[in-house]
Amino acid sequence: MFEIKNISDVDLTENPVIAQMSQYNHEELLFCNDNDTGLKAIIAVHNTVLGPALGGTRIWAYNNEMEALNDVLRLSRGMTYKNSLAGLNLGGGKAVIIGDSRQIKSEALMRRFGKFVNSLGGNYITAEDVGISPADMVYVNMETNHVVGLPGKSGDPSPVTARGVYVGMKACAKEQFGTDSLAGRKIAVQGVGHVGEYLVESLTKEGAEVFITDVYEPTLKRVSETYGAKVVGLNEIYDLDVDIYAPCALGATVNDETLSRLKCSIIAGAANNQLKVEAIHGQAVMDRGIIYAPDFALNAGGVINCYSEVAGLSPEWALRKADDIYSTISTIVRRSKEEQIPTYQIANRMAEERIEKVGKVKLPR
Ligand SMILES: NC(=O)c1ccc[n+]([C@@H]2O[C@H](COP(=O)([O-])OP(=O)(O)OC[C@H]3O[C@@H](n4cnc5c(N)ncnc54)[C@H](O)[C@@H]3O)[C@@H](O)[C@H]2O)c1
Repeated sequence: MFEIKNISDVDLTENPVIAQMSQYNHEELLFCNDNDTGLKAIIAVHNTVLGPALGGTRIWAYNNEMEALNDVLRLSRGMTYKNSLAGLNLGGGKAVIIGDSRQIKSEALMRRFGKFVNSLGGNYITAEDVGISPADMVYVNMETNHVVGLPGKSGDPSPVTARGVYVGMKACAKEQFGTDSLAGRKIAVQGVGHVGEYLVESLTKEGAEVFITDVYEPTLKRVSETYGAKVVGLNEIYDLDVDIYAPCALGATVNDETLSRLKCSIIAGAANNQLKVEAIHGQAVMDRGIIYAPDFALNAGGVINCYSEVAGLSPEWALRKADDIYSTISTIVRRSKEEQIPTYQIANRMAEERIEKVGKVKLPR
């Protein structure tokens, strides 16, 4: 449904904007400029069939506007898939503010950005992303109600994200080993930050043998001592003889180099964009008999948490909803086996199927 047309067919020098929008089938783009505050931003609404487009705002020092445009188009489309697959009444959107967050951020800039968000009348709901703090969101909220992730509201999404990763991992285990018990399983967790630590807690509680690594030594030591997880080197993690590899830090760690080293039969973690090149490495993991839990299906707990704030639902509801990730992952893995198609592609199809079906029963807008 949102097939990417061949970019070589499009002359981007003559058609830099709408041609790119049609490539991904976007609904709406808002370009924002304010000379007084220095705000330069793009808000992308990809698809609103299921509900208002929700996705974070990222502040990034892009090299040029095309880079920013490309990023916001790609990320907003990703949110459509993530929100749909998570079963939420939300479409996909994203915003980027161009600049170095340490230099450009001010109350006035964030409030001006909030005014632009407000001008979309609720079609786009914003949240935190790279370069943004809850305090920045408070300024945005002074000019618009279409914002989530505010202090004192739904709070840190990490426990909900970790819950989704944990149950999704169990679903993979059921498909791969015939039981979803993780007791005695060897599991390597890369990155023990917000999500990683909660995940390690659940895994060790269930009796898994957990190996951890992190660039930040103090956290690594504390998590190891608290949960009895074994510390391994940053690079050593790819060579471990483990059942499950859980990337919870960086993207693109599933690549040619690591795949020749990984001995696991399941890859399931919280990090975004784990496959270096989806088309190549999604197929490569399947060819090796590894079950890959698509990242955007597995780490949807964060957006489920945001939705609980939008819809006025409780933190308990968010945790329960994250448990649905078990059946979503089971279905993805089974369909992938039946249809002999990589799991990430099946996940995309399932997200599209829901949008198509719901789109047919919704009243015309
Ligand atoms: N927090 C959420 O709710 C949420 C939701 C969806 C996706 N994610 C994704 O999950 C991942 C983890 O999120 P988080 O909130 O726990 O982030 P975080 O920043 O709290 O934790 C990341 C951890 O990874 C460590 N790290 C960085 N580089 C590393 C490396 N090369 N090797 C090993 N460890 C390294 C950091 O020191 C940090 O402790 C990120 O990719 C994030 O985008 C998070």
